[in-house]
Amino acid sequence: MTTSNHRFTEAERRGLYRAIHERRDVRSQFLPDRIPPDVLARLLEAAHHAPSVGFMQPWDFIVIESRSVRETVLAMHEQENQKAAERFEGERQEHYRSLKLQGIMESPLNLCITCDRSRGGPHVLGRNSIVETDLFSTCMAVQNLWLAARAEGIGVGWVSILDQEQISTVLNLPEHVYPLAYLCLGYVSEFLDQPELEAKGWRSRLPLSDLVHGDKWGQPLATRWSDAL
Ligand SMILES: Cc1cc2c(cc1C)N(C[C@H](O)[C@H](O)[C@H](O)COP(=O)(O)O)c1[nH]c(=O)[nH]c(=O)c1N2
Repeated sequence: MTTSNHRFTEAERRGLYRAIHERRDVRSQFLPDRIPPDVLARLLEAAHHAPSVGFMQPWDFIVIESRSVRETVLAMHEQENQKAAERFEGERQEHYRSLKLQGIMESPLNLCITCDRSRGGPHVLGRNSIVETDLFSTCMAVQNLWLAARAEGIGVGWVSILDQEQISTVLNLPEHVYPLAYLCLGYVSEFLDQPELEAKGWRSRLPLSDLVHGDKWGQPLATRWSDAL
């Protein structure tokens, strides 16, 4: 077989798909082991190589080890989680309350990935009407870090049951910086085979074949892909 650098080897391809399929949102399986600085640096490099609109690179990475900051964030989460539980009723609410939805203290490291909404100045290439493209770009950085972490054997849990204004206050963020993702990072005892929400019976993965359309909302049908799914 001819090799060329624009095509991954079979092993490289398998590695990439493995990271994608075996990445998990982790909150219950964290180990206390410290993440070595060079490993954290690799994760942050991976995040920093995400695509961004107009190459604006709107992210900053706030590395949080302080127990007292994490305790404050946990208390904030508990307050928000109480409100969140009340949105469900009866058995569903009980089920919700039984779920563990964060690993703020069990993980050795928390990381807030922020989005600087003014990065790149007022006119960013590609960010005209759709001003949220800076937020989308920052999400790409989160996903890059999440996948790289999986390849390193490190679990990541995204905690969004938080009030963003409270997080901004605790982290001293200026007005134009949005706390996009509050993450918990650490080595794990295991990566579950399926999403924890699926394992606990909260919600299942939808069949891909139900989600790929040519004509669901009346669009012209280009090609039928369903046989391949
Ligand atoms: C933007 C965003 C925000 C959150 C999440 C994800 C994303 C993308 N997820 C994780 C989510 O529940 C999880 O990704 C799905 O259940 C699928 O599981 P896997 O990620 O495949 O393990 C998540 N999980 C959790 O326990 N508490 C949370 O606050 C959040 N918040």
